[in-house]
Amino acid sequence: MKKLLVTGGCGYIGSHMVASLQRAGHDVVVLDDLSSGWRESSGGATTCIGDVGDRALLDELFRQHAFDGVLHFASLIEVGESVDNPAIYYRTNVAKTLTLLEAMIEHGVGVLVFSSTAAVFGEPCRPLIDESHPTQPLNPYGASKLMIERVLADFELAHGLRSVSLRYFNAAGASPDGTIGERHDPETHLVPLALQTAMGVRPALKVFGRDYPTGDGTCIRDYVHVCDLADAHLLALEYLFEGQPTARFNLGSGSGFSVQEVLDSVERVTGRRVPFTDAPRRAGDPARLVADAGAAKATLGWRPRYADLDTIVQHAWAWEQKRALL
Ligand SMILES: NC(=O)c1ccc[n+]([C@@H]2O[C@H](COP(=O)([O-])OP(=O)(O)OC[C@H]3O[C@@H](n4cnc5c(N)ncnc54)[C@H](O)[C@@H]3O)[C@@H](O)[C@H]2O)c1
Ligand SMILES: O=c1ccn([C@@H]2O[C@H](COP(=O)(O)OP(=O)(O)O[C@H]3O[C@H](CO)[C@H](O)[C@H](O)[C@H]3O)[C@@H](O)[C@H]2O)c(=O)[nH]1
Repeated sequence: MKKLLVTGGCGYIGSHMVASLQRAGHDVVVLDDLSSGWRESSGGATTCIGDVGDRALLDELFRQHAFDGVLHFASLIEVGESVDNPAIYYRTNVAKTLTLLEAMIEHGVGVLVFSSTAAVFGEPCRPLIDESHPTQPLNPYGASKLMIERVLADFELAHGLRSVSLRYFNAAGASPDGTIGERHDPETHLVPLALQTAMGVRPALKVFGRDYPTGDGTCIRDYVHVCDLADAHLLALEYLFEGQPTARFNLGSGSGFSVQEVLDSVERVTGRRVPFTDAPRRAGDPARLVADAGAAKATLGWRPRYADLDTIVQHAWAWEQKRALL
């Protein structure tokens, strides 16, 4: 059993992580400023409401709790917003993360799992993206995550802080028991938007671009179940607690689905139509992003449990129906 700090534990992926860590018997403390999270999402975990860039608060937390490690999810996450307002992305995702890392060093906490993203790669130059793929982010969001990956390599050399950066592709789905799920406001992600459109909460889904060089002309993404992401974090912690060195892993199912295929899946699962309109391309969207997660499988022993798209959509649908009643 380890004592772990989870920043952003009231958010979408962080809340699934908290549940998963608790099921595995770990002692979890959450730090979240509720800028996009929900207090109730961290379940029964001790939850401190505050900013991950608040050094005095971090010092107090690290003095109160003898943490064995940190899982750092707290971040701004919208690509489009990062293009319009880069400063807040570099401040929150880079400067505040540096504050957290300095506090970890100061208080002798030497293990970190960091939420990185497929957006570090930019425009892909081959069909499947493995860890050796060039990193040329197209937007400040991806750049901010790549900067921290670099900082983490430097911190291992300078301070012995060991970390695993996990580059998630498109997180989707919800806890199979329907208790937690995706709850962004505003929502920008395809799966919840399509489900809310099927429900009639939204009039029509905008399909951003039908002129991509893909089979049906819509963008292809790799949707990875949020609980499979949580599993990968548990394995990354084991890896680090075994004393292994800093590493980066791509996390995706390895299968690409087009926007149209996601809409078809939503119609199959819900039994309802998803009205849509064709809209222009969204700035910064590569045509196709699909992971080669071979390294996470070989090194961490990661085995995604919910790789099937309809299963991911089913779990998200159960959550959306519950959420509508909240
Ligand atoms: N959702 C995806 O598809 C996806 C893909 C790749 C990477 N990621 C990364 O995964 C992580 C979690 O993403 P998510 O979808 O769960 O986002 P989210 O917005 O649901 O969760 C982020 C959480 O961090 C908190 N937070 C933000 N700034 C904070 C601050 N300064 N101090 C304390 N708490 C703060 C928010 O209140 C929220 O609860 C992020 O780092 C994101 O970049 C997400
Ligand atoms: O209303 C919508 C919303 C999305 N899309 C399309 O659906 C696909 C998926 O879009 P999402 O917004 O759901 O996800 P992104 O691929 O843009 O981004 C996600 O994955 C990225 C990594 O690839 C980043 O990490 C980012 O934080 C995370 O949200 C894209 O082709 C997008 O153009 C639509 O057509 N209509």
